[in-house]
Amino acid sequence: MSEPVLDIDGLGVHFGRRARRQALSGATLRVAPGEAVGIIGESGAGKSTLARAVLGLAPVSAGTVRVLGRDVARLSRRERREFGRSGLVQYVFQDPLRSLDPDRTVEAAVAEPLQLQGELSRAEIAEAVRRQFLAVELDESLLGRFSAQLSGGQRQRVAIARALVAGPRLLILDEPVSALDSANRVRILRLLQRLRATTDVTLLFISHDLGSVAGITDRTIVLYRGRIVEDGPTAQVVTAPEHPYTRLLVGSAPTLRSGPVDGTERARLRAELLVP
Ligand SMILES: Nc1ncnc2c1ncn2[C@@H]1O[C@H](COP(=O)(O)OP(=O)(O)OP(=O)(O)O)[C@@H](O)[C@H]1O
Repeated sequence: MSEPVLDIDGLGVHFGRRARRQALSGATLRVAPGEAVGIIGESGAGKSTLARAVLGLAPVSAGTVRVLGRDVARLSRRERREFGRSGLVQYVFQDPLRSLDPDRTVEAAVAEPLQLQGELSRAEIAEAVRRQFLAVELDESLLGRFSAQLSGGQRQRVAIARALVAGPRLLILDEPVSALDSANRVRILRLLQRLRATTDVTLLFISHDLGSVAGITDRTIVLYRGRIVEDGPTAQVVTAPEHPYTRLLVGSAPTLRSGPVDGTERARLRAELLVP
């Protein structure tokens, strides 16, 4: 097998005074080049902490996180800066305003990763930005706008264009459609499907909604209270979930439900999970 893009081994992350609050425990995950992995879990399960650990931004208390062969929790400042500049790992947030500077045009925002890479001329960057705009179905006439002048769906497409323009190997999408209305949600999910069909970028798609990741990912992991409780092909997780939490999730997603989870079954699963 070629070198994994992501190789997480026994990862533990703790927060708080004397590191008492355990956000992740014993997480082990290998992601091969070109794989698209969904990370599912309820609020507080540890999804964003896992993503932050991949970016080298979480207080790792146990285990290792290797991204494209680099031990990201142990990079020097210089190595971290260089890794950031390379643009090899990109992140798309739920709220695109977090990645877009309100005082710069969206053209400047999308150009920035290419400027940081420092490999292309100004004219080449302008052309690459234009092409990336079209690839995410944004009209060129929007290039000179500021993010506040765009709709939520347009802004998220700008954030995706910015994340893709420098040719990342790993793209982390953290709840990318949760804040959008259903028409824009469908549009972004289609865009991600096309991205999968036309590039070999590796995807980590974080969501609390199994339905959103089901059409995009080959594999799904389920986090529950800081632990990976399920890891398998998405089709299998959706049709034959093993962990009680995953069974509850599948049972409450009308588009995924293979068989009805009635009130009695739901109560039984909740009791198994000790959910109040
Ligand atoms: N910076 C922090 N300081 C203290 N505790 C934190 C910090 N970041 C996360 N946590 C805690 O770690 C646990 C996991 O949080 P995390 O944000 O990873 O969950 P999540 O699955 O992404 O949830 P959500 O869907 O609500 O974003 C939670 O108990 C959270 O309160």
